[in-house]
Amino acid sequence: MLPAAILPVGHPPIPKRKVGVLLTNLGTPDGADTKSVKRYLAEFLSDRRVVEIPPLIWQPILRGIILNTRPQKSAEAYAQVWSEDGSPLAAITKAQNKALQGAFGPGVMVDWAMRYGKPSIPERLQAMKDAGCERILVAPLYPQYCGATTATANDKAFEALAKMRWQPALRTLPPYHDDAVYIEALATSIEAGVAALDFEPQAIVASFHGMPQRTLELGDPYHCHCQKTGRLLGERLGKPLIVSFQSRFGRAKWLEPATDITLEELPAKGITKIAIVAPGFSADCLETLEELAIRGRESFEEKGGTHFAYLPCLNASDVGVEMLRTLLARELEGWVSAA
Ligand SMILES: C=CC1=C(C)c2cc3[nH]c(cc4nc(cc5[nH]c(cc1n2)c(C)c5CCC(=O)O)C(CCC(=O)O)=C4C)c(C)c3C=C
Ligand SMILES: [Fe+2]
Ligand SMILES: [Fe+2]
Repeated sequence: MLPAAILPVGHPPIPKRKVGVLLTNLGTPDGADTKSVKRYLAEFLSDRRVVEIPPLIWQPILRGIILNTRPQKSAEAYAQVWSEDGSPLAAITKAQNKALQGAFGPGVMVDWAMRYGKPSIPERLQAMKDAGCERILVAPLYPQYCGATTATANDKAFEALAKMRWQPALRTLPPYHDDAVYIEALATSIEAGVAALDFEPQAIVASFHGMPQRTLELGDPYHCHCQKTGRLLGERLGKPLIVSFQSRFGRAKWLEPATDITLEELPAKGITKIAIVAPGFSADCLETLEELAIRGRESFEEKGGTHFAYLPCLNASDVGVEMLRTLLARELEGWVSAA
């Protein structure tokens, strides 16, 4: 803060100039109860980047059917993975933020926010600006670009800036699906995970969050980004991975092959020992801990699978944080000298 004595009377306080990094992820309910999940799903599923059906048609379906059925089922699923620190997604994003404090020097403030729920992107951007951040790197933590994740997070940030008299300059973290630093971090983490198992997997399944098939046809690069990550990771590990897509939502056709069906079919093909990873998630969450590690295991074992291991996401591991530090430092070039 500049000393008040050198500012003319009535002049607003001027904080010391800083650079900001805002880590963002999807968002998660405040609690594993039906009411909190309903509030979260109402916001999430009203985003027109997520459900591209015209609101006049979609909102009655959402309010009349989905929000009266899904929250209870989803709350039961959340309850199975809820931790002492709350939702795993929030707890891990918070831990990533903590691990990156001071990583880019004293003049760089690192913070975190969620696209849906709290802490919100507008609230944290305003706090950063108030603290003196005149340049902010918004970092949606999605390795693969997707309109329903990366773009909507960036939209929210720009929407917040639209309301500011004095806007900070903004940069956004590009997708890093084929970045050597990301592939190496994944490979290192997978190799360590596999080495710690008491069995040798016959195959590694790489499960990415699904998307409607239509988004691929309309030009969203998400599918290609996932496939490229899978290919590069397989090349680095020295054996091809089985790429699949999980978490189908609604009646439209989604990207294939579906993870649940893939897991059910593997034992009949003689593959009874597998490790499964989720390279598209920068933090473990409901979709990995419940859908893959619990339900995925059940599907696989019911069909004759004998050995199943879910390997965690990069999360706030040393290798994961070092990867984020490297990617973010690169994007801060020209803004921060000693990053
Ligand atoms: C990592 C990328 C993600 C993409 C792409 C994505 C697309 C997408 N998701 C839904 C619907 C739901 N997703 C839900 C949870 C969820 N999704 C992601 C990530 C991606 N989603 C994460 C990280 C999470 C976990 C949040 C957590 O709290 O742990 C849910 C909520 C849970 C449930 O009720 O099943 C829904 C619903 C759509 C429709 C979509 C693309 C069109
Ligand atoms: Fe999702
Ligand atoms: Fe593709």
